[in-house]
Amino acid sequence: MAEWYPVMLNISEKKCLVAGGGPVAERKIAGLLSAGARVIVVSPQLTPKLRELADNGGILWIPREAVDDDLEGAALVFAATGEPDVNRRLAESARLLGIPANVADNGEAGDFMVPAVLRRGRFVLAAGVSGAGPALAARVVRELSARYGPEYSVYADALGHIRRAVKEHVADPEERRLLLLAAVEPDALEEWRQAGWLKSQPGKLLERLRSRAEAAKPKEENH
Ligand SMILES: C[C@@]1(CC(=O)O)c2cc3[nH]c(cc4nc(cc5[nH]c(cc(n2)[C@H]1CCC(=O)O)[C@@](C)(CC(=O)O)[C@@H]5CCC(=O)O)C(CC(=O)O)=C4CCC(=O)O)c(CCC(=O)O)c3CC(=O)O
Ligand SMILES: NC(=O)C1=CN([C@@H]2O[C@H](COP(=O)(O)OP(=O)(O)OC[C@H]3O[C@@H](n4cnc5c(N)ncnc54)[C@H](O)[C@@H]3O)[C@@H](O)[C@H]2O)C=CC1
Repeated sequence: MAEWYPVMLNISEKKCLVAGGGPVAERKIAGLLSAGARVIVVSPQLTPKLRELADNGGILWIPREAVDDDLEGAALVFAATGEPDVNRRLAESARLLGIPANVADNGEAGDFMVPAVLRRGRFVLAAGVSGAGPALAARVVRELSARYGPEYSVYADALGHIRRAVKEHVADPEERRLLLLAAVEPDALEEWRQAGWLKSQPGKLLERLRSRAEAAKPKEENH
């Protein structure tokens, strides 16, 4: 059995082809749109929500059955029709073209599986069970959504800024590492969230980080 390798893909503005327009395609498309993909759906029918998206120009709908030519120029393919044979054929054709394909009715037959996802801006949590039972991944992510709330989006933005400042002002990689480890402690993240001075005072920021890194150092043992 395959072991699956997790990655975060940049699909912004890239063409993603979805074959099928049912509830499963609808869920995959929601994730694709969150990541800024250009979604093309080929399907004789659409769910009402997908129909609305097509009417608003959020996705491009080609109202017919999927054919191999639809694959041209796609970065990713989602074979999510209700017809297993069609899904398999599309995935095989995609493989010949070097395009990674997801097979909705038979995950193992595809090149990638879609995990359950919690998105908080730049902070993204994904859980997968390699096809063993996606309900488990969905449940775990539901639980984590209470633990990692919308504040994590703010934390991630602040950390991005802090990391740029540290890279700019601290030459030693080991010191950079210690400062950035100290920067992600829960109370530190809360400090950055409330620090109106964060972007305007790099000197103060480095001072606070050094003091936090110092406090985090393991105490010398007494013999
Ligand atoms: C292999 C995979 C291929 C792929 O799509 O990438 C696949 C395949 C199949 N799913 C099926 C069923 C269900 N899928 C869900 C839900 C999700 N399924 C997702 C991913 C994946 N599903 C990939 C594996 C990922 C992994 O294992 O980690 C999630 C995580 C992501 C997403 O789809 O966006 C999303 C949760 C989103 C969320 O809520 O957070 C539920 C729960 C529900 O409906 O409430 C059920 C009913 C319960 C059950 O059956 O377990 C069936 C059987 C259909 C049948 O009965 O015939 C197949 C086909 C088969 O297994 O053969
Ligand atoms: N991966 C997952 O998370 C899950 C996968 N599934 C499987 O995914 C598949 C799709 O599920 P649903 O959306 O619920 O099915 P559905 O039957 O509601 O929708 C199928 C869609 O495919 C379209 N379609 C049919 N033949 C087509 C063709 N030749 N070309 C293009 N489009 C075509 C239909 O018009 C319809 O829009 C099923 O095979 C199901 O077993 C089901 C549940 C979860």
